[in-house]
Amino acid sequence: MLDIVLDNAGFELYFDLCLADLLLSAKIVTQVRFHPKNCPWFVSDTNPRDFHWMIKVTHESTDPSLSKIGARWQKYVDEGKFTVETDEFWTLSYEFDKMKTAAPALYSKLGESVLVIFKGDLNYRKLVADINRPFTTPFSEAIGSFHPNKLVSLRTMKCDVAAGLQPGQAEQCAKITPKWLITGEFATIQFDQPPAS
Ligand SMILES: O=P(O)(O)OC[C@@]1(O)O[C@H](CO)[C@@H](O)[C@@H]1O
Repeated sequence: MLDIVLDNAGFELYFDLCLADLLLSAKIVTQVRFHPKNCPWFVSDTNPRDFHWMIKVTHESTDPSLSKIGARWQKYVDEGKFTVETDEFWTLSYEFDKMKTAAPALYSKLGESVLVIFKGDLNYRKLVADINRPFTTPFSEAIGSFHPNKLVSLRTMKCDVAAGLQPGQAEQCAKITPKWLITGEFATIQFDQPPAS
């Protein structure tokens, strides 16, 4: 099982489904559990209705290739290979460091899979608690005590927090464009695993 904590609906969600499809088809995972939000937190967030709508319109597309993909995704839903679960925690005002106490069932659930993928800038901000630390703060330190499982954050930089950069990287980016933190021209892929006990 793989967990994907979703960000935006629309085109981004389409590619999240493509990624999940690829990992299932390549037999890297046998099930993907998607975590949309109960309601849009920042306007464009995926909610369960968007998820099912995306599969439906892809399936009903007049383009035969798209329709074939949509049919496969619907089959994955019917077979329980794609599942959707919501939790009110995702739209509460907590950073993820608080999940262990505020939503213990969700925290343990995220520990059941092989990996948790966190999509997007908003999830990144909740991972690092929106605190403006030095950009070279290790990612594993910035996420505090939030270590439910191996996790990966995929983020296009849209706000002025960052962690886990190499010394000099921020300065290098600033030379390219002074607003490097917020323009979305830069992106990070960051990994963490729970400390060995
Ligand atoms: O790719 P986008 O949609 O521009 O930004 C991604 C996102 O997570 O970042 C913002 C929070 O910083 C949210 O508005 C948005 O959903």
